[in-house]
Amino acid sequence: MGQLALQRLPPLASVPKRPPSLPPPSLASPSLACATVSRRPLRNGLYIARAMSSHIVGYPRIGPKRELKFALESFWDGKTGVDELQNVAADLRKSIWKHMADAGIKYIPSNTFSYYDQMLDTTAMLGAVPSRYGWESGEIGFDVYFSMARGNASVPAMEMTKWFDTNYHYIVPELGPDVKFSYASHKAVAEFKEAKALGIDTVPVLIGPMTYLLLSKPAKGVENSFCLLSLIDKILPIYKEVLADLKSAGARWIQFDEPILVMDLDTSQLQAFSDAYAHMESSLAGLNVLIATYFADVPAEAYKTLTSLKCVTGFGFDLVRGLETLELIKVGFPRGKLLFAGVVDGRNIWANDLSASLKTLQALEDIVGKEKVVVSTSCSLLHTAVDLVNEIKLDKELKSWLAFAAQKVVEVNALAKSFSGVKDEALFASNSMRQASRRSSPRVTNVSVQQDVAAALKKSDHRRSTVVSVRLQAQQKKLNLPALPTTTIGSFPQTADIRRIRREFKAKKMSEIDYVQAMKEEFEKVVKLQEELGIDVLVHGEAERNDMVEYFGEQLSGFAFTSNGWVQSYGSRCVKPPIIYGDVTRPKAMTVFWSSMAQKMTKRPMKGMLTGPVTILNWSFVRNDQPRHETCFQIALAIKDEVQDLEQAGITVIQIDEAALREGLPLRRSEHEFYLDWAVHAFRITNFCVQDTTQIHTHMCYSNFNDIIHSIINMDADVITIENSRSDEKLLSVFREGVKYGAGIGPGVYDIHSPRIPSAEEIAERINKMLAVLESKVLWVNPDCGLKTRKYSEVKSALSNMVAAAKLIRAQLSKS
Ligand SMILES: Nc1nc2c(c(=O)[nH]1)N[C@@H](CNc1ccc(C(=O)N[C@@H](CCC(=O)N[C@@H](CCC(=O)N[C@@H](CCC(=O)O)C(=O)O)C(=O)O)C(=O)O)cc1)CN2
Ligand code: MET
Ligand SMILES: [Zn+2]
Repeated sequence: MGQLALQRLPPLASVPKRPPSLPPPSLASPSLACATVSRRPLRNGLYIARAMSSHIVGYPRIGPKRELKFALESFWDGKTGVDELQNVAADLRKSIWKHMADAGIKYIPSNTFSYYDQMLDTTAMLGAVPSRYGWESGEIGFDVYFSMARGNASVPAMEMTKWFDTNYHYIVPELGPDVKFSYASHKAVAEFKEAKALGIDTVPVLIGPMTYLLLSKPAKGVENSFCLLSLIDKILPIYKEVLADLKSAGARWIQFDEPILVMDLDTSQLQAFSDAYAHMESSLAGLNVLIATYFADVPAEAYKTLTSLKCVTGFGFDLVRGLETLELIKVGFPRGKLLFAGVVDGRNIWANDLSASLKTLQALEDIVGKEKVVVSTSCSLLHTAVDLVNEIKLDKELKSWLAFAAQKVVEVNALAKSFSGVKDEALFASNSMRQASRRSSPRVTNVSVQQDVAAALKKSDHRRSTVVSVRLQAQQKKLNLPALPTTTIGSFPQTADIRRIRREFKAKKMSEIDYVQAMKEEFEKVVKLQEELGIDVLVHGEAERNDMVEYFGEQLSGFAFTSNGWVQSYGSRCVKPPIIYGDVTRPKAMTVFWSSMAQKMTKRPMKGMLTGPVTILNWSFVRNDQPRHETCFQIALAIKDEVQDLEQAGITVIQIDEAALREGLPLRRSEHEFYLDWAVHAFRITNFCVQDTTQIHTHMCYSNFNDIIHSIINMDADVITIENSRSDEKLLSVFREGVKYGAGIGPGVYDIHSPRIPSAEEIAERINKMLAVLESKVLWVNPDCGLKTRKYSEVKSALSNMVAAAKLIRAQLSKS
């Protein structure tokens, strides 16, 4: 990684010298043709604001063709300098702002751009840099910023975790009593000024102080004794400085994102929320204040607290996922305040049902008053794909059902326009025609699939007939593994060469024979490496897969996939979620050919590698015309057929990844049980039918399991490998508290998200910590997650140290 001469780099917030040049995203979409949007000419270099109420919570920053990803990676590799990176970033910001201004959006956000993550930006703004990164004062620069995000040669990265129930990851702030806060990144005001210089008046967006603190973790040493909210008095003065700065730069609005309000906050947390905003009141004077919530319903108590705030001008709600909030609004909304109504779905790619939204908006207008409703997105558009216009290969009919971020901006505006009495009848007519075509399409509904699911579900709750302890014995007889067996999670480095081969084959520039041969050679390399390293249960390395979800989506019917529908997952890493539009079937076996090929290369067990139904569901864009669990059961039955085919082909260890099971947990506690019930059931459907001697593994890469450990036990897998190392072994605490786990378990022994190579001693120490709470006979040794994002040089050293550590502890065990 680029630990180049970083000291001389400019601060994050500095603006590049060169005028940006990227063209704005296209306003054209099949559902909202260009003709409906007049591009407003510049007058004296300024855009003319239209008197209509429309707002966007936030916008994707990765770029329509992942421009930011490539600029970042090239910078990290030391191939390009900071100017190039900043120029790409400024180009993106400009094109986004212009797009929104051109579309007619009234409240355009700024400071929603980020070089890595918006929580990390807030950490930088507050100067809350953990001391190990060696920063003391002054404006935070790229060196410190990227060290916190990615680690550097001597210091590991900060923890990264899921942002609410999305596939986006944020960098977790580490806060303790000793943190000295200071205003150390002026990015928010710099972006505001940058937009202003382009003639665009924006709403600067900050993560609110309560969401920031409640998503932080106590620093090392004070884990169990520190109340994060006790820091509120220390961070508010910094927020006040930022507000003063923004005001003097001419800001008229401020948006605080407080999605934490959708969680189940207790009375004291809600009180702290009121106090915090009351405390900022004097600094907020002269500004219009929007508090945006999103991702779920705001619970009744929180709604009361929020809407009682005096210093707030408007409240934002997710009205796609928050149907109960809609009811709360109907019962009471503070007089004279603005309601930012999030009716356009920021989490999905379906075109908005404009007439339905209009009805909602009209009902809201009757409650809160004319001109008090602002049409908005349900959350930031960060979680949807960027621009449909780049999907030239997508089937025309299907495309007509979709809207990505660029098109959603236009939808918001179209709704606002008709809401103000200027309804574009032609647009609404064509929208409802497309909604109808989707509803009645034979591609969406497959009666026989629906019947199969109904019949399969009637029979049982799909449990294996033997208990896990008996199964493990039968498996050990067959597999004959050493104590603390070593394995990896599945993928090996996705080299440029592998990507090129896949790309050429996809583009029909390479024959199938050559492709299979190239893959075979790749598998052989990976198998040989694992044998040399002394790993016990092997993997084929997943070279044939672009992504663990997309790959299956491409082979199942009822799924469509895009060319450029990228969504940021963390930092520069993106995913291209498949689109589930119809009932799901498996036309033919998906992995048997490759897994059998790989198994033939070795005498050691080769894991068959599948993605589980819950993960496929949670990492796809899901149809919104039937409940999620119904779609999930359809996928489960397809994966079950695959498991049976693998078993038939002689594969004795099958891993079914459920990486996203935890992240799909609903944000509100009241909904947990129902979700866990069907999610765990769907997993069991995939493998209840295998023989005792077939070992079922599952993998999860989210360490916060303590609250769902019983559901994990209920999945009844033979072995589970779990991410563990980047979160200070939080996972182990559940076993410390006495939960019995009888199946095999491999808490990750090192972090694969960072290029840093762990030493054998360090890994051995981790294994010893595990042995303090888990019996040696159930313990497996493996990394946190797949290795696809790493380089071979890193993987070889890290795995070699991992095997050495396992051997060391085995020797220790055999002596005792
Ligand atoms: N869906 C999903 N979610 C997940 C994970 C995951 O693995 N999958 N892992 C966790 C962490 N998140 C991650 C997300 C992405 C990546 C990752 O490595 N993504 C790759 C892209 C993966 C991909 O699909 N790549 C395509 C490449 C497509 C492409 O752009 N190819 C060419 C350009 C295309 C062309 O020339 O035609 C290029 O790379 O330049 C492929 O390998 O086939 C990246 O951003 O770099 C890793 C972890 C949590 N969530
Ligand atoms: C995000 S979980 C990854 C699991 C997958 N088998 C891999 O190793 O890449
Ligand atoms: Zn994982």
